Amino acid sequence: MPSKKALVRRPSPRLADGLVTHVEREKVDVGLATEQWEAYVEALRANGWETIEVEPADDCPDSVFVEDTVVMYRNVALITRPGAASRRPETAGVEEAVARLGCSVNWIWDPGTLDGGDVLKVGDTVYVGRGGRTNPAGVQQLRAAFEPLGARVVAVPVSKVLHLKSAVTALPDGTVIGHIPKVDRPSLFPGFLSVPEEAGAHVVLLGGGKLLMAASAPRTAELLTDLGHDVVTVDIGEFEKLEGCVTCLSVRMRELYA
Ligand SMILES: NC(=O)NCCC[C@H](N)C(=O)O
Repeated sequence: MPSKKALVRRPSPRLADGLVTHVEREKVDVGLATEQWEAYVEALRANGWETIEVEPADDCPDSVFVEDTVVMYRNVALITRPGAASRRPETAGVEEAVARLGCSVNWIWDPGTLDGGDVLKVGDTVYVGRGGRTNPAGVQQLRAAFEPLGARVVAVPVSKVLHLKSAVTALPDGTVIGHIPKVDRPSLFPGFLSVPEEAGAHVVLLGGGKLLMAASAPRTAELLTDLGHDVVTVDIGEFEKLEGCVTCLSVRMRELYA
């Protein structure tokens, strides 16, 4: 049976200083954010995930967005080199955590930059967003790391949002979902379903057909429920103020040998 382990990282006391790029800065309540994070972690646990806390990085405001620091393909953990220099110190603790879990570790190197939020896996296809955080060298290095393992790496442009997965994610059947005004080229995806809200584009596959979504996308939750999906919602409003979404608060690991 495949393992269901998820890396998570407790919010930094400096969370409110996190980066904002495509949205206006709003005041973040760190206490409320921590409560929302705890409820998010609990939702993973309640759905069969063993959560593993990466050592907190209190000096790194954006460290809670752990997904950006590592990309998993099979049991290989590709440690990223985040596009924002302020986020690069986040990777050391993540590298230690994945090594402890028995992953093979690989790295994105200078001059490459890549954020995990730019990588969407749909079966063996790995879409990578070339945008504000991931550069062409990062795309090439991702290809070199994963194609020998059987991945088909497809690069797609991202210009309207922070990351590829701010624009699109995928349903359990492989259909890619996105809010059209935020997607550069919907036609690049073989099966595409348009959703009515920007936050509705973000789903975490919990397994057993369940989807984790933000409470801020009720019309999309209704649409997906109507299509027979089992939707679980969490309020992540404080993280949304920093351009975070449900996907970026964890790294789901399904194919570990340990
Ligand atoms: N994968 C993600 O969606 N990450 C969100 C990162 C938000 C953070 N404030 C950043 O700008 O890097």
